Amino acid sequence: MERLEFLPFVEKQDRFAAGVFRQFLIQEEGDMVLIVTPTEEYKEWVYAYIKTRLKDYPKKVVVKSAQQDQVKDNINPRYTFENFVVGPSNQLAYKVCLEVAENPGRSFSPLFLYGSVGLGKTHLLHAIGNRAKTKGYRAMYSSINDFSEEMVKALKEGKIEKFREKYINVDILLLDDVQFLAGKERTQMELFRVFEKLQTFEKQIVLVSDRHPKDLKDVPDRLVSRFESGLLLEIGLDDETRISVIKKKLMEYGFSPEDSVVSYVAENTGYNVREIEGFIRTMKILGEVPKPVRRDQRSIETVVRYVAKNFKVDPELLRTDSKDRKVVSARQIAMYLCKTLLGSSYTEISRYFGKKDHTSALYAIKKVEEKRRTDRKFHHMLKFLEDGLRKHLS
Ligand SMILES: Nc1ncnc2c1ncn2[C@@H]1O[C@H](COP(=O)(O)OP(=O)(O)OP(=O)(O)O)[C@@H](O)[C@H]1O
Repeated sequence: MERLEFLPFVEKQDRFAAGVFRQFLIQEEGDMVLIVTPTEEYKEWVYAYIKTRLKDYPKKVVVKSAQQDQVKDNINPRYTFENFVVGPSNQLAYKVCLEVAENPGRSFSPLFLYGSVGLGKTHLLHAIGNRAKTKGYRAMYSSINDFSEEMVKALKEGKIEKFREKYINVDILLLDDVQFLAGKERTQMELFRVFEKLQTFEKQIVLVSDRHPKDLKDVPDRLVSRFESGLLLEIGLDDETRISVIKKKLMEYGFSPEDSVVSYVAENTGYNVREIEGFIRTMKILGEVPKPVRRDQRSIETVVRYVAKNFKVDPELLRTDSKDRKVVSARQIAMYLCKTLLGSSYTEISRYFGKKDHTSALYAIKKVEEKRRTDRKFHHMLKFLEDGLRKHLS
């Protein structure tokens, strides 16, 4: 009804113009009219028209173009629920993500997914976004590093309000790599704000991290407790799912998933889908089944002996529970190099070093990865060991 107030006014003086205005979304509230045009060009035209021909109109007219309002949602159409392989270790996460995409903000907000590298966490985030968009929800994906960079830029340009608005103006916020919040105080503050707003409006938040919220470093308790306030789910990769993933990826790359090829890939890769994909891609590029990576007991021993020698510790100590600082460092680095140079699986590495399950190797390798990212001296030391070891292993 209200819409007619503006249009009849235009109609009275210019029927042609009224016909054009009818194509736009017109909202009247109190003494204000909002007109949303499909393009910037139309917006310019409306502005000019109002200035020249509607000077006498008694209400304030605000004109926006839908183009101007369009924000990049960063959702990758490649990652969907349809092409996600489901098995015992990820089916709960899969089901919950599907529910969240269909009914955001209802049952599981915030949803916090965590798990090791390359297990499909990012894939599920995008899948939520893609599905939610088909249902008409506004979803947005961002990694913490991008969120942080964008915030710094907005602060510099005096556009922080616009930045906040963008992240609050969604039905589903999908945030990746939450572990990178460590020590970023301003980013933590802004995220806290966004978080509180979205929670107040009962919007959906999905967070992904390589570790449990309690294991996040340098993140204040008030954020950690928010992260823990909804549903926490760990995502893994069990043997059965891993084999299904290998079969699916082989088919995607045009290989037939024969048992011999599947076990060839299984033997030469670890529990990381990105690594599995990389291995199959290499097979495709080479046009043949490549030579297995040398990863027998002997090569693990070579790595251990080499690292122990450099640290001037007895190699046997690396396979014990010794808590000596030097031994612990050498052990963690040897585990890391078994992973990166030999491609050994976490289970294999843990087993060799006499640990109960794969999480010991996982934890050690994560620690080295993190230190390598932040400590240049440490990075150079690893590089030196890698170069030396490559010669020994070839
Ligand atoms: N269950 C799965 N089914 C199909 N593809 C998968 C599955 N899990 C992972 N992938 C694929 O493996 C690759 C790595 O997955 P993704 O980036 O989602 O891992 P991640 O858990 O987010 O790891 P990171 O912490 O390193 O970012 C992607 O190409 C993804 O599509």
